[in-house]
Amino acid sequence: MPVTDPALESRDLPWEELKQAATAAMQRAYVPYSKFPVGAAALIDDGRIISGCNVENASYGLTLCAECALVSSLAMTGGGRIVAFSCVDGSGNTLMPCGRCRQLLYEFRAPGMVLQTVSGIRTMDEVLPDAFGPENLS
Ligand SMILES: O=c1ccn([C@H]2C[C@H](O)[C@@H](CO)O2)c(=O)[nH]1
Ligand SMILES: [Zn+2]
Repeated sequence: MPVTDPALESRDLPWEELKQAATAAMQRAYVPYSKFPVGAAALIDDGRIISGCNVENASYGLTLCAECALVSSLAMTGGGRIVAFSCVDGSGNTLMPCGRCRQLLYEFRAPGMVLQTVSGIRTMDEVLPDAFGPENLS
């Protein structure tokens, strides 16, 4: 049973704008090997929207997910915390970030961060329960 609070669905977040930003990023994807473009977009706690696309490599395992580009861009543009996140594939379908990317996003979460997923809006804690984080290093 989903543990998401239904109130999350009605939170005033710019999901359509995020999807548009993710779609624009997806169109920049470099995916000659998988031919599976991905675009990711995040609302930052200062109101900006940051995005990223996946970038593959002839050494397949070196592929950078769209979320890698997104968090890199976040750091490069002054940092901040992610309030809401959305990710799309080449068909415009909402995509679940892979496990590694959930960890990448967790590092930069704002309190109460939410993600658009195939099964609705979920909190970071729902998609990565009992996460390892910076606090575990102390
Ligand atoms: O969360 C994810 C999952 C996959 N991909 C990319 C990596 C690869 O280029 C393609 C197929 O796995 O999708 C992402 O960008 N983000
Ligand atoms: Zn990933």
